[in-house]
Amino acid sequence: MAKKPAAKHTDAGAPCPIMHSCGGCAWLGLPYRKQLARKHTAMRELFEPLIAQFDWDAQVEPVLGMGASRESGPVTVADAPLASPRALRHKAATPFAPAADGSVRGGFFARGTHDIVDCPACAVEAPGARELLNDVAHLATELGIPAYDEDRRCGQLRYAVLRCGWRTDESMLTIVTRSLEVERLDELAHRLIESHPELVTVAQNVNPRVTNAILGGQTRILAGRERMTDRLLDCTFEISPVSFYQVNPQQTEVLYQLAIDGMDLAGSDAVLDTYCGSGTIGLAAAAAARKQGFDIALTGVERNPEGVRDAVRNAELNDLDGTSSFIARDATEYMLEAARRGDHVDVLVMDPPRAGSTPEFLDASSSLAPRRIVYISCNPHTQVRDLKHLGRAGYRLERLTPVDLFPHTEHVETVAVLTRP
Ligand SMILES: C[S@@+](CC[C@H](N)C(=O)[O-])C[C@H]1O[C@@H](n2cnc3c(N)ncnc32)[C@H](O)[C@@H]1O
Repeated sequence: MAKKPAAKHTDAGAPCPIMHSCGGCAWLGLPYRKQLARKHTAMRELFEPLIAQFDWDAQVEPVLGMGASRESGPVTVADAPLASPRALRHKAATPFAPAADGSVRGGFFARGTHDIVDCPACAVEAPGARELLNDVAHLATELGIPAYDEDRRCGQLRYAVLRCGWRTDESMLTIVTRSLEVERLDELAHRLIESHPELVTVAQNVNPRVTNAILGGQTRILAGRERMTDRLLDCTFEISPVSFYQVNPQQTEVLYQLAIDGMDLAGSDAVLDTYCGSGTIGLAAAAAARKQGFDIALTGVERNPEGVRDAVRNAELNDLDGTSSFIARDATEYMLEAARRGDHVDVLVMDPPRAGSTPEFLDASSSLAPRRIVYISCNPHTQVRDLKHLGRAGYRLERLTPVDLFPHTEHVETVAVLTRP
């Protein structure tokens, strides 16, 4: 497939010079209040027929948007600031491609294509993130490390993914290459750490497949530590290069606090945190319970073994290892076994990927009969489908709160709290 010439136009007058060519922030030109109102309408249209079908008392609450500053809490449409949120994405990524002169180009894929649009700076990413990613391209060019050529399937550098701490100044870079052995890659990693002291980890991930997925299956540390550290809701979390960690940490605290409130925990509750990533939601809940003077018994289930290793480490870091355990397992398989064993679960937390959960998981959940189910979702369409399943099993929706984790896009995160009658 021949490559089209790279998009060159700038968007004069738009709030970002590459807004239309990049397409990452399609709503950037829309005042923030209007964004929140539009999301609320979309969520009402989606959830209200379900609420009516089961005659639930719940309402679709206003979308919790980003405050004007980090320290001001979430806002709803009535009090949304006029200034639209910036510097909110703490995960930034760039694809690489070879330029005509052999140098390495980075930036964004133009909307709907694999053409690279240059990006000198990005206002929605954490300060300095884009500059660092651009530096990877410059240094790779200087060291003669070739970018991956999608058409010819040769070259090495495919992507770089940067994660920046929110309550720490640490950041972690993962460089994705086509193969494991890449000449001068170690030198690139060490040079980056020297020139960017905030970088505590530079990792290599190897993705030899012809695919749109960024990450492959093999990861190793090139320079620095195994994990970076961040803090959320007074907990310390260590995150390794390929574990899941939410991209907008300011709103993650809002999201997690809603989830914790929805759990309505009591002493010695058995809490099962499924699709738990690095254990962040369950551990934040366990820490909140301890602050109130009691412990919960936490079990976390996650498919990614790196995530589970992080979760075990995070339990130790927060002095919660005595009351928690984490299992590397497919969530549905785990739930089916738990239902066969007749495990006791008071509160079930589920935070599946965009595809949502499975009918088998949901059937097993209702046979475990937790008092409460807190369902966090980044895809309300699959959440509606799954809530219908739980509604047929007799669960009632108590609260449905959308949270704006992704300003300037149509995406919404939602927290649903269900109770057993
Ligand atoms: C949306 S993330 C949530 C992670 C975590 N709750 C958090 O807030 O950071 C979904 C997680 O589910 C995991 N996952 C995806 N499919 C899974 C499955 N079938 N079984 C268990 N975990 C799965 C992913 O690896 C990812 O860590």
